[in-house]
Amino acid sequence: MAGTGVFADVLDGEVYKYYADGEWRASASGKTVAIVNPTTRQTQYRVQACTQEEVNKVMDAAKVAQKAWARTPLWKRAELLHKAAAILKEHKTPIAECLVKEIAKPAKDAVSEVVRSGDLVSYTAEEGVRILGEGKLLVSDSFPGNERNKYCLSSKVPLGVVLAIPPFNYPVNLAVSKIGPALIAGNSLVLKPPTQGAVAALHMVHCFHLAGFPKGLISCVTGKGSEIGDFLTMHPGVNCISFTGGDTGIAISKKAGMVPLQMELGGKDACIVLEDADLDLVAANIVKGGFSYSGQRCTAVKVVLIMEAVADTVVEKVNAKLAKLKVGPPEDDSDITPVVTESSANFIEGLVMDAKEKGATFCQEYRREGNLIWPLLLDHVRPDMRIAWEEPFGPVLPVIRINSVEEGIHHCNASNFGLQGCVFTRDINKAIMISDAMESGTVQINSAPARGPDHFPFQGLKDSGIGSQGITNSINMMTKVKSTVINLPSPSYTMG
Ligand SMILES: NC(=O)C1=CN([C@@H]2O[C@H](COP(=O)(O)OP(=O)(O)OC[C@H]3O[C@@H](n4cnc5c(N)ncnc54)[C@H](OP(=O)(O)O)[C@@H]3O)[C@@H](O)[C@H]2O)C=CC1
Ligand SMILES: O=C(O)[C@H](O)COP(=O)(O)O
Repeated sequence: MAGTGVFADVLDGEVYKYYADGEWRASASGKTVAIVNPTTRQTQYRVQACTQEEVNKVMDAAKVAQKAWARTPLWKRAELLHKAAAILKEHKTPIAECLVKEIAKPAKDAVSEVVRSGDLVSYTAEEGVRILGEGKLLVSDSFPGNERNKYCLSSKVPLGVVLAIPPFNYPVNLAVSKIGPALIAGNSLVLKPPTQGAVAALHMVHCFHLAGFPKGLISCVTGKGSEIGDFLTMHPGVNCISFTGGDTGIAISKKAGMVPLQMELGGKDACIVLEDADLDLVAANIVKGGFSYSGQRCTAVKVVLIMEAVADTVVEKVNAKLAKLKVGPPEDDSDITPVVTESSANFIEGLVMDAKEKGATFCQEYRREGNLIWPLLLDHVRPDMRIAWEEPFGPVLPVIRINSVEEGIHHCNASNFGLQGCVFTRDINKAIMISDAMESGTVQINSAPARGPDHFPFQGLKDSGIGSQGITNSINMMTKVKSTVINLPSPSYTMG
């Protein structure tokens, strides 16, 4: 159970502590932040509202710990990460319980998130050993005007203190996707978890604590992003920011200092369906892609652009599948569960009402109880409707009928987002050409968008992000190249 057994140290009465200098602590602020259960809409947990002074101390400790960690052999760093991964997987049940209560993640998916996170950490340890163990040797005579009298040795060195800010929808997995790469590369790590999801994240951090990482190397400060976010992201002690979330990331990019940024932001992932597609496959992927975790995935299918000739058939198949989805609480492992907050539900409802006023066809009756919104397919959506462009982050999916592939590509590329997209066709040549034409970080052929497997590159264009994630890319991003040049008194050539 959450907050008990090995996790008892994390809890202080009814409030979860924050983690600094290798210890669980109560904030001197005396203030707490409530985490509201999306299903019951009652306060489920409370976390500390950390002060600026506490953030300063965490940054100081992170700086000191990083210096020693950077000198810790790579294999030892990897060993500790493997240990943390095993502990995380061992304690998947209480951590998953937090995900169910804090973010209404369906019970089975909550367990999968924790297991996937353990696997991600282990893979990161292995990948780090491989890629950080290699450097480059350059010789000078490849550049005009030079003889071979300079040898340049370059390798990757850590950046320093990495600030990690994940979103509510994967508070564990999108935290470790930043923590793992930062640590294996020799950085220290300060985590600011999302408020909804903070308790799951604190439990995950405790698994790193139990693994025996040095004091101060990992810290976790809690509090509302709107209150301590700016102080953290603009803190002079931060050497790199890895953020996943919404438009907040755009604001952070404008305020942050001269530090490397990794930003994974929103998306409006388009699903383009051609006449020759396998329509059963299309319907299955629209339902899985658009409605799993109630559409609260940045990689969810967020607009279907379908050729008119096959639209009726696909809409009918999708509706038949939607009718079978289980709607209800996450504890029952329902397919559709309450969305994360009331304001999120209100926002989704606003998009639905706008589409209604402008004449979209409702394939199901719109139904909402509290934060629970029943799955809804909106057909005959037109570009003048907000839902054609905005990301609902909920179980509501617009269908736009198109008469040419170009029309679909045009709609996709007119979006300010460019995270992922997908195309369904049996013609691989057409699929490749459409993929090349779509302005998005990844295009899936004959499957719904997805970030995983976690070692694949994952990136967004335009307002969807800066840089690229995925295990290898994140390790590289959290390092910089350091060169040492050996200057010989006279040119030297091998073999004669
Ligand atoms: N591309 C991707 O990989 C993903 C993108 N997303 C996008 O994220 C959005 C939904 O996630 P959500 O969590 O609501 O996103 P938000 O941008 O609201 O929050 C993300 C994180 O930022 C924190 N935060 C809030 N304000 C600040 C601030 N001023 N400075 C620093 N940090 C701050 C939040 O903390 P707090 O909770 O305390 O406010 C949270 O930890 C959607 O737009 C979705 O598309 C989501 C997942 C993945
Ligand atoms: O946060 C998100 O929504 C993701 O990064 C998507 O991950 P997924 O494709 O594995 O669900």
